[in-house]
Amino acid sequence: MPGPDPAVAATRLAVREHLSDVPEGCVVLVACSGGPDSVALAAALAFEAPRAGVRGGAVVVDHGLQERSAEVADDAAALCRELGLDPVEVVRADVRTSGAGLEADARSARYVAIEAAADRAGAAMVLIGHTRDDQAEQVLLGLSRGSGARSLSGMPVRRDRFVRPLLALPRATTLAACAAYGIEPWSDPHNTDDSFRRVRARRLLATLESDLGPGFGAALARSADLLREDADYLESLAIKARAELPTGPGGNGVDLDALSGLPRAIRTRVWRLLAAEAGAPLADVSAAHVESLDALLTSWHGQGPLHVPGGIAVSRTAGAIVFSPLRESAIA
Ligand SMILES: Nc1ncnc2c1ncn2[C@@H]1O[C@H](COP(=O)(O)OP(=O)(O)OP(=O)(O)O)[C@@H](O)[C@H]1O
Repeated sequence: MPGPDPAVAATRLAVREHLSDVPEGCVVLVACSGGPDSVALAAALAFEAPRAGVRGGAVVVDHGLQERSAEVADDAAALCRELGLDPVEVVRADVRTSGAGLEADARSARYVAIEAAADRAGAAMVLIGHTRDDQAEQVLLGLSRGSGARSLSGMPVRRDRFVRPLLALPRATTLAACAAYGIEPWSDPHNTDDSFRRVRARRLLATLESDLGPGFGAALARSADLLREDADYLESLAIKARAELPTGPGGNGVDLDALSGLPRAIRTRVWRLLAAEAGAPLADVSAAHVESLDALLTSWHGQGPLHVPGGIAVSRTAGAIVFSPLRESAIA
């Protein structure tokens, strides 16, 4: 008997490798949009879950942003059930405008909805369908913003219970797997909407691949892996440096000279650690915030106190850098 189609086999192997980490009898969900990547992933999970002794289910998010979104979500859920996944839940995301852009707002709402569904199902793991092409696009977008190693390292294979088994596979593999199953996945109209930066990055990547060679996307994804190792190591050094920073004169804040003496690659990370300790939500502390904090050391001209997200003021005093709640410093 011939084995499965090579693309199907590749997606199944990718899922199998992660299911071996899941205790028997636990639930593993796939986050399925109905698009080719997550459909190929759903089919692979449906095949592998019983073999690994786990229960494969799905969660489909209806963002409510397109006219037919409820229908698209129901179709994706029906497909997941046909594949044999159980439980399958459709959840409505609560997309709130934050000023970060529609794509980012939809993503945040999606992850909140998926987390809640995963809690309800008692899921040990949630599979996400990002591929190597998504990773390459992410790196390209990071380059367009002038990002550092952490952002250029793209998406990790695993964070908490979220896992991206297809991250090393090209999108061509998921498309081929869907074709081999005889499934016609949903084609998101947003994926051809040029007003989204990601869509333009995807098109640019195709041009770069044709001009510089078909390995260009894979090379970007490889750079992301290398940069992640570097960023992880620098972060571990920054944690150590923070722990060793003495307090400023009179026990206030952190010692100015010790902080100034750190290499910049460590110092920028220490600034983020200090902001987090003071209660700033790290996701909201931008590179621009870190730059202006660092200027308290590198181009001091009496500026401040500076404000960082979370209602925190940062001041340079004689010999120290002090983080304090905004109201207190406004009174002071
Ligand atoms: N509406 C949704 N419901 C559930 N999961 C989703 C949804 N949208 C995206 N995801 C998850 O996030 C991953 C990446 O999202 P992205 O928007 O890049 O995918 P897509 O183009 O909509 O579809 P796909 O990645 O499935 O081809 C998806 O593979 C899927 O795992």
